Amino acid sequence: MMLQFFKYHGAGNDFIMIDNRDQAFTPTVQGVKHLCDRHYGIGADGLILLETQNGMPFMRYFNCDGNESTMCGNGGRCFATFAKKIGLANGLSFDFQGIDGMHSAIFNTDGTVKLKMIDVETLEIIDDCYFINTGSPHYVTMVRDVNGVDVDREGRLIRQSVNFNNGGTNVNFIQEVAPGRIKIRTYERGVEAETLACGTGATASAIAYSHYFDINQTPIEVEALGGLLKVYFDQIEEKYLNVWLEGPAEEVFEGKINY
Ligand SMILES: N[C@@H](CCC[C@H](N)C(=O)O)C(=O)O
Repeated sequence: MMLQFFKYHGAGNDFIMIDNRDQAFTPTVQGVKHLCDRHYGIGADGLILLETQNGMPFMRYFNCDGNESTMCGNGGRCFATFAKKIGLANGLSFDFQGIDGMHSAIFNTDGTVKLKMIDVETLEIIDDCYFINTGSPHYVTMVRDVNGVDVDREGRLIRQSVNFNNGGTNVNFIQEVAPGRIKIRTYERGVEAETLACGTGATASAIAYSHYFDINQTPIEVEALGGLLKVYFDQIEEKYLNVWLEGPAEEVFEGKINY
């Protein structure tokens, strides 16, 4: 079968996007892995299907290891941009369902997209590090020199060290570079390597940073290798509500591939 696909990126975190409202595409672990392969396929950190559930647009996310996973923040912003392209969204905003619940996206005039993320009501603190669920599970650790971290090696060690509620975890290394601004590097679960950015990771890291340094003013600016993300929230006691992730979400190319 010839499969029509679109390729997007959100701050360098890249995704294959497929309109699967007709259910013509049946994802398999091997199939998704092949499409995401950077040598034999299209190449991407993950694959996103646009489907319909209870009459609403539904985002299904797969990591490049072929497995279906939890929420992807950068992917969600790209999903909204794609929905606008194919006429499902008006020019201002778009609501859709993800695996973690409803999301709203706002299209900014400069082309960036702001995505509402789930509320964060619990922070798990493990020896000065944080374990936070922002739609996907994230371990966040503060370091003195984020550029000096061997993310693939150290990220994998942390990823494999504890079972993190049976689901495993993504791992983020962050460093404050100015008040309200952090630099981040992320080891992604399901990619099993460092990616250029991770939206749910940036969100978890901004919250961990704000909790650790007792900073209540947002946005927290998050410098990822692939671009700048901004995280907004209201802190009410130990809860983080009205959480938004903002940043670039761009189409790169489209094409057809034999599947
Ligand atoms: N890149 C994503 C996170 C995607 C999911 C992650 N790999 C996982 O399995 O938890 C993002 O932008 O949030």
